[in-house]
Amino acid sequence: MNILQDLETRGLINQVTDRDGLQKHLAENEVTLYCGFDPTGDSLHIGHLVPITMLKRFQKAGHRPIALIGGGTGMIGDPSGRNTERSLNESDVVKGYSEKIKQQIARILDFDKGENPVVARNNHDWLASMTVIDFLRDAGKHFGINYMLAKESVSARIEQGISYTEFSYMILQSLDYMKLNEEEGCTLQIGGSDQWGNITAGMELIRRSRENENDEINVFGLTVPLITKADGTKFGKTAGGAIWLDPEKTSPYEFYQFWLNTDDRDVIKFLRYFTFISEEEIASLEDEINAQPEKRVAHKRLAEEMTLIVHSKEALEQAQKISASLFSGDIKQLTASDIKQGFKDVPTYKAESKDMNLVDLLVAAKISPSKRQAREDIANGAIYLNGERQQDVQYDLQVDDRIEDTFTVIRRGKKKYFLITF
Ligand SMILES: N[C@@H](Cc1ccc(O)cc1)C(=O)O
Repeated sequence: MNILQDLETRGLINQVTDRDGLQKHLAENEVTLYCGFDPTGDSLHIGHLVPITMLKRFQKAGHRPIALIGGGTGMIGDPSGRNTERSLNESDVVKGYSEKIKQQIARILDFDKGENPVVARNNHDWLASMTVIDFLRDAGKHFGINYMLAKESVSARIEQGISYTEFSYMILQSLDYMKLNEEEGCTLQIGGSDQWGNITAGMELIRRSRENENDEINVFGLTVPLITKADGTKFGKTAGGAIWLDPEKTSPYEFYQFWLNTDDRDVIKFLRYFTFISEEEIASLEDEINAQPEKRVAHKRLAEEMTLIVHSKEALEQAQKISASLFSGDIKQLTASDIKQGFKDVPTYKAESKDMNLVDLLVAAKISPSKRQAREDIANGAIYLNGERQQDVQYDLQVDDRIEDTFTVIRRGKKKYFLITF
């Protein structure tokens, strides 16, 4: 199967320019393609995973991907898909963000490895040194105002307002495509669904600036779909905020749990969108969830693959260990670092002293509503300290001094956890 058919089967193509021409182009050449990522924050999030893994898919099919870090465009701000003007970041901030996101992409794509390696470029290298005279003469002349006004990213903002800065953004992205076309022979740009306007603007610039050449100019654009969820809520957002690729912002355990909790109606679709698992295997996972939905085989496989792609084998093992312990209630094997990850969203109470009476603690930490209820909970065997049931109503706390973090995990009933710190 050729790469475009594979992408179509997976539902990964939103729009493509000259589909048949591109199919032929890909069949006959080792194609250099690129996707740009603007450093608008200190981490990428899971919304960026489809374009990133898309570069990998093309690489696996023998093509040559470029991950472009928008160190220059990140200083300006893409209006695409946004209804308000962005605030500008200082250049050292953008530089710091660029480094971080470059490393995150490198983790997933292994720059410079293998026969047709993924390479990284940074558009700061050519955009920052361009003079305003060159910009207006060489690029600006090819952009009609009507053409620019008709772009969705601009027309959608006419009422709200848009600065000349953001209005000009499409010219910068077009210059990137032209630059990479000239220097690297890049003939395909891919991006999110909101990038169609910028991508086609770049194709237009390449054509116009080479109008006098006799050769046929073959450049293409392709966008991936916006990820939608069956329940209609926004993909990638949870009550706790976005799911980040940075393990300091979203721990591998949280990341793993996010995918594990995928809606049953979305899980097969997400396996196609995000993983490299073959269509045959996905079909058999689909059969398995139809036969034994309670086993959640497909969800587990999705969570596993994604944690491996974005983090590491070690991170996956830790996430699985924490998940299994919290599920069974037996947390004796967990280290301080495991507990930090696994109990981030659990209600936490700072105890006044290290030798509190259990009944007093349950009330103070609002685990039980009253002393009477607390005694009943203990006597009934509903209270577990660090995974062990405690049925003595007279019990005084004994603190677990694992590593430098001191804590006690209290479980009430089957799955309600509380973290006591001192
Ligand atoms: N404009 C893209 C990022 C990008 C930057 C430069 C490019 O040449 C291409 C893409 C975005 O906001 O997602």
